[in-house]
Amino acid sequence: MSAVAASFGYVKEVLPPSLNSFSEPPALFDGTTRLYISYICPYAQRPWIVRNFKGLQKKIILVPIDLQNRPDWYKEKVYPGNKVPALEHNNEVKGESLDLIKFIDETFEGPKLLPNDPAKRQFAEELFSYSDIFNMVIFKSLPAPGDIGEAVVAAFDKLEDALSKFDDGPFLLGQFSLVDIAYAPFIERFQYGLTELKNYDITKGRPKLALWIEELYKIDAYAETVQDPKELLAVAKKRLGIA
Ligand SMILES: N[C@@H](CCC(=O)N[C@@H](CS)C(=O)NCC(=O)O)C(=O)O
Repeated sequence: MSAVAASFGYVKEVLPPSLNSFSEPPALFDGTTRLYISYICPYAQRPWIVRNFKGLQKKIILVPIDLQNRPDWYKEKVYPGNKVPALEHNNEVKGESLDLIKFIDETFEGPKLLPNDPAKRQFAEELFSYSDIFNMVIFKSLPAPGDIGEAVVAAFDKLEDALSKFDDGPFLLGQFSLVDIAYAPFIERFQYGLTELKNYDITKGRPKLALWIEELYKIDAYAETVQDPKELLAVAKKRLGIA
């Protein structure tokens, strides 16, 4: 937590334990807004950060799910897509992390996380659309033998270029926004994973990316969602079939 936040009496949230196949469901559709996540899921981390940044810890209750041992009621009663994240709000359940971060930002109080400037809005949409492509390029490269490929270098260079577009701050749209939140959970994993698996430092020769990461970690709403990178890499290696 930053010294500034501490001086305002900001209290770090005590995170609830994950629910598994032995757990009873919460009192579904009782009017409570719930964000179903998994602590280790980068997609779920996106709306979790938005909720924290907007100060909605009491309005949107976190419900962590153990994805390895999922309760049956999650698919049957909450979200037929059976993925996280999902948001239970006003008797409806919505999924898809990029839709959810926009929905939470538009629907709930707290600082707005998308600027009104049309040029920034347009760039935001371009970067949202690119994020799945970016992630796939990197995920695909991890199990591949040998050094880092050109596609990975090009993908990180594209991010470095994107960080030059607006100069009113170190973030992708200048000031901290939903776009940074869309990328941060993935960059966090890729930075650690590429160092460990490929001995590749994503910040080398990319000063803007280095500064972006440094500034991100100063944001409590984000820092509080960051999990042990070793544990995250172990999960990713299992999923990607890396020995
Ligand atoms: N496109 C979805 C992806 C969500 C996703 O793949 N979540 C993973 C965990 S990181 C999941 O729930 N996987 C469970 C499954 O696929 O059965 C989003 O952006 O929300």
